[in-house]
Amino acid sequence: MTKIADFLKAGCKVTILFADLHAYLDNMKAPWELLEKRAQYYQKVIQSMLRTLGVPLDKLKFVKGTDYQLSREYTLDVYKLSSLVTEHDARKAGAEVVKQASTSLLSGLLYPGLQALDEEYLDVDAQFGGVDQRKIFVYAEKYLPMLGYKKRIHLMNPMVPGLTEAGKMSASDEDSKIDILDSPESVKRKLKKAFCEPGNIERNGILSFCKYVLFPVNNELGIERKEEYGGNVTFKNYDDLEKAFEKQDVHPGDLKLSVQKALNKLLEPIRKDFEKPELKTLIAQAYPPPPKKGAALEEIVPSRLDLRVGKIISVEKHPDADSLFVETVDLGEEEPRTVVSGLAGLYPMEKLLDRVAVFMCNLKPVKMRGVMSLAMLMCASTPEAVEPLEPPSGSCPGERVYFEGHEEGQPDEKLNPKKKIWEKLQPDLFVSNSLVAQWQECNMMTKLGNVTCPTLKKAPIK
Ligand SMILES: N[C@@H](Cc1ccc(O)cc1)C(=O)O
Repeated sequence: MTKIADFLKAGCKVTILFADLHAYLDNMKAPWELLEKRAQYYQKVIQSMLRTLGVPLDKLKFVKGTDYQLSREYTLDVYKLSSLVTEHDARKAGAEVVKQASTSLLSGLLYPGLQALDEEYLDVDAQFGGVDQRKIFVYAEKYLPMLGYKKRIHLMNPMVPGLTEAGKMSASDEDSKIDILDSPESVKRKLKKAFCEPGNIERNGILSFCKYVLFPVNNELGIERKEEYGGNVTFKNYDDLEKAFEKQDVHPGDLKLSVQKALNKLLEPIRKDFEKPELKTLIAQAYPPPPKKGAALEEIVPSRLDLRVGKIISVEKHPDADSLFVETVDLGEEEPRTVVSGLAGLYPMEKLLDRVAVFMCNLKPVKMRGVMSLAMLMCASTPEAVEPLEPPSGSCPGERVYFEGHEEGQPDEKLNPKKKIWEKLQPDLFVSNSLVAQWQECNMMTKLGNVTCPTLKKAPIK
């Protein structure tokens, strides 16, 4: 914000983009329904911050990505770009910005291209962002000219480290950052807890905050010290403060206290603005409390299981256990997974090879006699016999397996072993009289039809 204030002070026209479509493309970080309210919220916060900094707002405008990114022209340019850019380049460009999972989503690969096109469609001369954006900026400079558009100037701000020892600010770690609307008490508490070792100027979120915010805004920072430690001082620039901190002339406790005071003073007028009833309503709408999320998480529904079709591409005997097989299973992922099953002596090894079966993929990996098992082969079993469940014919590795009537929910990333989700669901899993696998009489299925078991009617599934 202080840099944007500089631009406005210098007479630049500034456009702030609420990149709502991007927020969604980046692993659906923000739900669609809330994006509109969040954009409104941020607009109010930004205006309030800039007013606090005393800059003129007449050259400032706000635009939402989806206001123009869904137009015919823009869409066509996205397709044009996608026929110029390789997957490799797109992945590299987004590496620092877009969440990259082992199997990346197409949305994340589109992301940098859309950011490049924004420069053209917002009709700007320059784009400003954190240094984490640099690879996307380089990408934009390379590809916009290929579409016949001019390349833009890129301006970058350093990243301010977070307040915790981990170093990064993270939306999910409250203590890693101070929210613009945090109460004075919360500011105090977070600063008190913040990582700030005597004499250590590395990874020090508080010092960085002085450097990039407090000095640019106030041009000085006063520190209160007891007489015995040298008494009160006022630093006129950041470098002097840093040196004094490094020499331990300024102690973390004293630094924290003065930053707390300066910061709370800066935030006070913004907090005041947000006492207005209409802004309070806006906050409630943009950030609804999440109790439902917790409740939904605890719900024992079979959609929490990550069941998938897998193809067994190799089977061998476990080197150290007579009752175990070690399988390699293609689950439609980049790499096959190793799966250990207790089927030796119960089911012939040859019949497993090349077989398509159902695997549970989100149990905590377990080491079985020294071999890590990364999924579980789903079988029907009676005291006399065991049979792997059979997906409909024509099923391919990776295909989702779900229960009828429960197709909506998302599986947990990893089932928390302490919550015993699988243990609670398992007693309701049986093979029906018509040999269909079921949970509480809901059929287990894929898009091609029911998952079945060859012969074991009424057998439990595990
Ligand atoms: N990539 C930016 C967001 C952004 C999206 C689209 C743009 O055109 C510009 C910026 C970020 O990480 O926050």
